[in-house]
Amino acid sequence: MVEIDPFEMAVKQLERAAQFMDISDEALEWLKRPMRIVEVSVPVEMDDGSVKVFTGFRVQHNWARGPTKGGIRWHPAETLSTVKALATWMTWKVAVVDLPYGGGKGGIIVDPKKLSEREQERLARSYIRAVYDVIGPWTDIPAPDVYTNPKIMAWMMDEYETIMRRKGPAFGVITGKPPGVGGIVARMDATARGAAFTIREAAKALGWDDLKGKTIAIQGYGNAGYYLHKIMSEEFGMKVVAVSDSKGGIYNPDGLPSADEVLKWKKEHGSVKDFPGATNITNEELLELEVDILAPSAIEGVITKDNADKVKAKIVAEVANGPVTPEADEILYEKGILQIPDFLCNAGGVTVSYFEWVQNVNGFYWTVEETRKRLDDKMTKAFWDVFNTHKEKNIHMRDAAYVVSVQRVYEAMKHRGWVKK
Ligand SMILES: NC(=O)C1=CN([C@@H]2O[C@H](COP(=O)(O)OP(=O)(O)OC[C@H]3O[C@@H](n4cnc5c(N)ncnc54)[C@H](OP(=O)(O)O)[C@@H]3O)[C@@H](O)[C@H]2O)C=CC1
Ligand SMILES: O=C(O)CCC(=O)C(=O)O
Repeated sequence: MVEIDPFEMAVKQLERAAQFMDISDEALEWLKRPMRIVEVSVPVEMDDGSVKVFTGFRVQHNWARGPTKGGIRWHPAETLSTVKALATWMTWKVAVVDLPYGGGKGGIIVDPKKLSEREQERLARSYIRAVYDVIGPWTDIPAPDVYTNPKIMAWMMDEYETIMRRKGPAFGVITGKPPGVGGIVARMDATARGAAFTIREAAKALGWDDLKGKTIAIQGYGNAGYYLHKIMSEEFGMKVVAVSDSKGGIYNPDGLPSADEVLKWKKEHGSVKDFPGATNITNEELLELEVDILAPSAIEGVITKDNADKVKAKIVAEVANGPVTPEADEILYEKGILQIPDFLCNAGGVTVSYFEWVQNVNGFYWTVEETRKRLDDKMTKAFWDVFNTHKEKNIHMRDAAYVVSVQRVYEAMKHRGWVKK
């Protein structure tokens, strides 16, 4: 678990990174606050005829570089602070990969597992009726996030089109849609693929010849973790020795079988645990394995001051948002471990979302191969922008990522005349 309030942590990270760059106090003060915070009531007629009112948020942190962009989370423990922090982090994420966007995030306090599919559809449509006038293809472009998915994005896009009495071009109001209604196939594995490209570049930075036969442990077996297993083993020849989910993990020092076999087992048995030919391990043990690369790809706050010293990997690829606490950052840095910070490592998802939006607003669609090549170009450049800054300034990779991103946003604010110095 994160040790401090998420938005407080986002502000602290920014203040820390500001020491390493030339930024005015007035710009810094501005960047510490979201530019727009919207809180709405989201009424839903339940299947039994009663009406329940949920609380929804949409936060737009900064739009100096373009329309804001970021997912919509449906979570029972959602808070405004979390949405504000995630919107802020989105500003840095889209800037590090140099997308023409600002950062946004949305959320509804709800446990979607307790809603029927019809109630979920009414919730999605009601949320859009509440926020339609602050979103739009050139204003703020949501996407899926925790507990939302392409089906929900399609309902939201449809509701927006209906309200705006527009067709076609309104595809660009939301990304992560199913293929056939403006979505693109390459979004499914985009986060893992983007992370894979940064891992490949990090290996080069350490002077490794390639990734063949190198070992990796992956925490989390959802969208990010499963596809990371698949891509690293099938396309990069890595030995995936451990994976886990919320119930625990599995380990085989000779390498696990294919991602599809492990996924099949998980679907049939509810967890990766007890996979034949592997040893069961805990999530804590997975983080401490003797591996070349560790990829926390599940939840935040798993590497803390209590276990950072036990991490043996040479590269920590932060596929999840916020898996390493600030105190653990210091420890890993002192141990000489190369961290690929979260908003760089997992930026592949929003990058392919951007490609989806570009295709939607132009009405011209690319092949999967073209999309992946463009993703590779974006992620590779972003990695070296950050790595070179880390080397030149002799600072932590996270601070370097902040320097690259914040500088870009600051420049845009100056060009617009929003700040005078
Ligand atoms: N998907 C994307 O495009 C993006 C994802 N991210 C980040 O990546 C991370 C994972 O996202 P995603 O894969 O989409 O999420 P999913 O919901 O698809 O999967 C999450 C996985 O994490 C596991 N998990 C949950 N709690 C724990 C725990 N306490 N210990 C170990 N594993 C746990 C879940 O286990 P179980 O299967 O048992 O439920 C599941 O396998 C998140 O931090 C997310 O914010 C960031 C950018 C984009
Ligand atoms: O795909 C998107 O636009 C949003 C992704 C997102 O919310 C994230 O990267 O955290």
